[in-house]
Amino acid sequence: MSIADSPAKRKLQEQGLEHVSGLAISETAAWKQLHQHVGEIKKTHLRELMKDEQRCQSMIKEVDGIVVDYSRQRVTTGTMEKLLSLANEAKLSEKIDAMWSGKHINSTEDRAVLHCALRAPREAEIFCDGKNVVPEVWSTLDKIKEFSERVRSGEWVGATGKALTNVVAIGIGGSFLGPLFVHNALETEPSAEKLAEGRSLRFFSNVDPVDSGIALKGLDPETTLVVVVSKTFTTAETMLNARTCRAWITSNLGVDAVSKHMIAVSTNLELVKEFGIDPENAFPFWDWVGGRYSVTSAVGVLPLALQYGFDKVEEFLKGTWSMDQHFRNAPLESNLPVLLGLLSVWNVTFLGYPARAILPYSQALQKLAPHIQQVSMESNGKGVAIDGTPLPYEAGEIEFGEPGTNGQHSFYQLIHQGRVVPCDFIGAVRSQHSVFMPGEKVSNHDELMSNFFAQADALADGKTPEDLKAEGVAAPLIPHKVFTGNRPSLSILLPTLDAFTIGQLLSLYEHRIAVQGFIWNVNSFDQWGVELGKSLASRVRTQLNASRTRDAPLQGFNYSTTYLLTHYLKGKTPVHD
Ligand SMILES: O=P(O)(O)OC[C@H]1O[C@H](O)[C@H](O)[C@@H](O)[C@@H]1O
Repeated sequence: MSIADSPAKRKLQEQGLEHVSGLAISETAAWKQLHQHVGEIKKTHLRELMKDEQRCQSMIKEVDGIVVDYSRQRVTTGTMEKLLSLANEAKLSEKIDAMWSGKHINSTEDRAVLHCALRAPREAEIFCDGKNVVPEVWSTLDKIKEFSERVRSGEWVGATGKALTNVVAIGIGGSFLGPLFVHNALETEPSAEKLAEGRSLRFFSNVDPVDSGIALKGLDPETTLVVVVSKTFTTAETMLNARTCRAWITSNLGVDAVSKHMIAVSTNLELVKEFGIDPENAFPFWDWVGGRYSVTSAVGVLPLALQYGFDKVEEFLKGTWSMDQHFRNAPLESNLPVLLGLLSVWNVTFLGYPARAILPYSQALQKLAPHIQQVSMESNGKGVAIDGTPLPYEAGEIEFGEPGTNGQHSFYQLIHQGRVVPCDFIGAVRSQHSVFMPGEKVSNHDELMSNFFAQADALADGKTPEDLKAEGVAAPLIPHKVFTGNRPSLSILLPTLDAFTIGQLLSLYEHRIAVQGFIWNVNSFDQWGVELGKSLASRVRTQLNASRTRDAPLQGFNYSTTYLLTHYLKGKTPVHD
């Protein structure tokens, strides 16, 4: 079949979205100019670029209290102009409009991409297939508010009449990482901490039996509410974990206890019912919400509202919406997600830096990197354009990270003297917890932030052999102590870390990643790459069952897998192990 006839392309044409398919972005003048421009940039050093104060001033933006400084990127004002021309050639504004207007831009799944509607105020109107979806969003939010208040007040009790103070949220991937990130970030925020007093929220994601041990350790089923979170309600790991928890509840409290102790979040309410969860206690979301973009749906809102109360979670939603509005309305040249997305494309595709380190100088943001890792790598880790043609350039970014200062004592060596890894430094002006001890030079937060400021300059400026010589460093050691510098980074400074700013930060990253995908011309909203492993695991599962129960010989595997499976099967006693 020719590309022109492909079903994905036809879907795009039906939607009036021809411009997102088949656009040979790498053939455009803007793309070629950027390639040529790489040579000019290679002649510059950040040490010099940072001396140009006008340049730096033009690269520091403040939006709604958040300061973003991209002056330490390997760009000139000319580079930024060229990147904005690329955005125009890629029809970025039209693609953003298409997303907001509910067009089925996820063409391979024939779905709209409307996670922004999840945080829209009640009176907003956002349409999908001719219907305003905001009322149904709010009907679920109202249901969550009412339910979470009943649980938190002790009006809703478990099967033995005890209040449910512990919540275990079962889910994996998008049904886990976002809620975990937000929970971690709120856990130490003083007002949220107070609201969560006497309550606990745990996550149970991995199908590893060790994780069930950790998730349920020390919990009393009489006071525990289990939330099964799964968009599809078919994910093998989640469903086995849900059955494990159901068995834990029924063996302790009887079969009837399930309706009091298990609730669900899903787009598949039929399967929720089949599982035995009362449909009254199921909280819907919709196929226009991608899993990794679902933290602002019931996926995140329900467990977080149980822990912190709905009003606190609403502040988080308002934060996301405020950045959504900026993304929707600000001109491209001052639009933070757009600028950051373009800079990532510049780093990955033009400068050839495939990775990005996410380095929050905030322990509360310890799960930001794992969450963004999924949002980014599942969204943009693609090998073909949206119309199915192979990409003639590298797309997608390898994301990793740890909170500073811990990362400094771990992998920063490579970042300073080994490979070039563009870094996102994230810090807050005010800490969630201030500690200042008399006699110390600075507060503990100032100590932390001294590193936030210093690291960016160390990467940009480096240290020359001349500097070292002047310091009297012995000649043989000089090459080992040189820092080449010229390593790009980005500084994001939040006013503080609370529910609202956590929302802003999340939305900033979500849209930045979408912008990257729009420029690279990939479908950032499907994830076919996770399917093959799943189906092969299912073959292995069938084989393991047959071998253990009927001693069936291994069949249909290559030499290596047969060897490994034989070794595995020999190593333990049948079935129950
Ligand atoms: O929410 P679920 O349907 O259980 O899906 C959980 C996860 O599974 C898949 O493997 C996808 O790659 C993820 O995007 C998704 O979030």
